[in-house]
Amino acid sequence: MLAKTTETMKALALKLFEINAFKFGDFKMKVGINSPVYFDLRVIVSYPEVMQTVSNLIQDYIKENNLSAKHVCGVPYTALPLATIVSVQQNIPMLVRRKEAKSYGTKKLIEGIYSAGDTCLIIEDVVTSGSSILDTVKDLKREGIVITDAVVVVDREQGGAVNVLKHGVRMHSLFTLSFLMNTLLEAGKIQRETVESVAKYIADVQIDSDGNFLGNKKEVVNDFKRSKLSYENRANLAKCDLSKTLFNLMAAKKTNLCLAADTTKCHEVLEAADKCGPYICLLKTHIDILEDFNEQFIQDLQALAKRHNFLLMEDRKFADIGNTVSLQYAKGLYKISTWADLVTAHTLSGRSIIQGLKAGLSDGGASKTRGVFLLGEMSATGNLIDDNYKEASAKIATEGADVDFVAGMVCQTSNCFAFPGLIQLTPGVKIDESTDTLGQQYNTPEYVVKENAADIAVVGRGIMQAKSMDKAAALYRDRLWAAYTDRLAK
Ligand SMILES: O=c1ccn([C@@H]2O[C@H](COP(=O)(O)O)[C@@H](O)[C@H]2O)c(=O)[nH]1
Repeated sequence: MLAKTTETMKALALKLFEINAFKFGDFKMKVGINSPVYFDLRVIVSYPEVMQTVSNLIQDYIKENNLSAKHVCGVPYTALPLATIVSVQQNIPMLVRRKEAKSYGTKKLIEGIYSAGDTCLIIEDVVTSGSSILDTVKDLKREGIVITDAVVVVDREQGGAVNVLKHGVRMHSLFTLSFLMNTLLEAGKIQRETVESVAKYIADVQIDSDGNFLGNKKEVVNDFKRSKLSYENRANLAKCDLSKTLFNLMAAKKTNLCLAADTTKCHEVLEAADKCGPYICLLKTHIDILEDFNEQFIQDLQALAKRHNFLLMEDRKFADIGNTVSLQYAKGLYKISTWADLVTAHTLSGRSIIQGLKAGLSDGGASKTRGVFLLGEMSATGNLIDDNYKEASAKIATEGADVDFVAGMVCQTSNCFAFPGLIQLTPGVKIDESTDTLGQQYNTPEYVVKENAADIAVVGRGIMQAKSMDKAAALYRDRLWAAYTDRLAK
């Protein structure tokens, strides 16, 4: 590879990571197995400069390796726009393979003008087993078209190249998964632990073109589940600066306890913050329940946060249209955006909730000192959140341009989201499993951390109503932290 090309490839690898075309977590693949890494190159259509770079690299590769054929054909759907650019810029006629034959007219599976015996070069985005390339090859071959080569953007190195070669097709890749991992490591975006964990997965999970494991393997153990990664490691994967800060604070201070300081007098909140401060990573307020709110209170609370090294979260649960949210966040009596490091928001009104919050910041969110936790689930019995809502909320938290503002999700279970760079904040925690009289359901510290993958547990009345708040906070901190270290060791 030429030095200039290597630089371009590295820059592109970092860009793919930045735009979430390349992510870490616990993902179910098309072939039915789980994976710690996932490529979603569908997003690149939203980044014309990335499309241009990727298609330039494909064209250079075709020219340098004399791969030109009479036609090009992209594997549907993600590679179609890439194949179109290559076709237009290289003046190579394109063929389009339909996934299903039309039910009317010609009923053709292959669109375009061709003759039996014509050659065709396949273009594909990501290859795991190679089965998608082979589906396209099969349909083209049925028309008498000759295929000898395929150019792919990413080879996940799980057996795809060998599988397609068995059908007479040489696979050429711009990127291998190993190259991408090493580039992220070199750039300080991920840790060596992550690279080694993915390398182990790739070595273990080699598959045939039907997605069956090669060798004796029966199931995939994904060490890369977010609950198996340390907070330090996850800080490196975070897209939001506030989650990095919070993960690092938790690791340094050895606490995953958030205090819900739900009381109605300012001096009571300040007393709780001072007593519990040494044991918490986060203090959560409901600022609108304070009967004697004043600006001095905010200054005093901020001073305590600084002294004891914890962050402040206003649990406002914003839920309105963007414009109203921006005003509720920045204006009124509480001017939340001026002091709360973090806030919570429902996803009821869609992505605009994040844009509304960003608009409430004087710099539009540029300085990255603020973030939001989106609600994916609630602890209240009979709440109306269903699986579709939960899934859609996780998408808002993990996809799109505003993910840099999302620090995590407020949720109860491990399946709410997979991305390890987000923090799971779980309320409804008490030493004794119980309920209150108004629908709150409690689980124990051990249960929420070990079984339900909570990263931070929110404790309110369990501490606020204890005889000694500091002793209670120390006890919750110890039990929650022990549960986290057990979870890592398990
Ligand atoms: O689903 C949710 C979301 C937020 N909360 C908040 O957490 C605390 C819990 O207080 P406890 O006294 O420990 O019950 C409270 O501020 C809620 O508003 C939640 O409980 N459930």
